[in-house]
Amino acid sequence: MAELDRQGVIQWLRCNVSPQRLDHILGVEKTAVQWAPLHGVDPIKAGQAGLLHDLAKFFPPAKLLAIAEEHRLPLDPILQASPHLIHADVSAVIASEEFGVDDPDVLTAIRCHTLGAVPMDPLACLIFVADALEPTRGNSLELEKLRQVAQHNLYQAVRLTCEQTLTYLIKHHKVIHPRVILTRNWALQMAK
Ligand SMILES: Nc1ncnc2c1ncn2[C@@H]1O[C@H](COP(=O)(O)OP(=O)(O)O)[C@@H](O)[C@H]1O
Repeated sequence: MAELDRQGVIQWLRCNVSPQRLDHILGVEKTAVQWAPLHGVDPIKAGQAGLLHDLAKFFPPAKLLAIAEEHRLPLDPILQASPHLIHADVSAVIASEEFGVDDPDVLTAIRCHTLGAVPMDPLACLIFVADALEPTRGNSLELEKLRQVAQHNLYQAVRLTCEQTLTYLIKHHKVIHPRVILTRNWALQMAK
């Protein structure tokens, strides 16, 4: 696994995301590194995936679609209508092209952090969950419950994260990309 220029990534992020988003990203990185040993995950890979997961978060829709087309990323009608949902896939492209990341596990974890996937390895599960519960997300009862669960059952934490996303999307009358439902059903089975 190639060494990552962490300070170079942070400099790049300062120019490409808001200060609040950078705090979130550093929170995901820190949480992922801290919790990796609890789940048998390599902390170096966890830290890299955490730091790189939102590289394309602030890219405008046209840029996201252009990069997706250039790299033949799989698009469907929901992703085409909501290009923001492909920021995860595009972040993996930037991680590879801009920062030379070639570890397939790290790139997969970055790709899966918004919608999940079936299946996901423990590294991808950890980043999916850390994105939802890192410290800047707050201290709601729901999040505290998720934090407790995530320390001993990563699959149950993935299920809860998917369910929280689904609840939010339904409450706000938003379109649901079905991959999060497939991820939720998979995590439900795995948590048994
Ligand atoms: N399955 C889904 N279908 C539609 N929208 C989704 C789905 N999952 C997440 N989203 C929305 O996509 C946006 C980005 O999600 P995410 O990457 O988790 O971002 P953030 O870090 O800002 O919470 C959020 O507004 C979220 O509500």
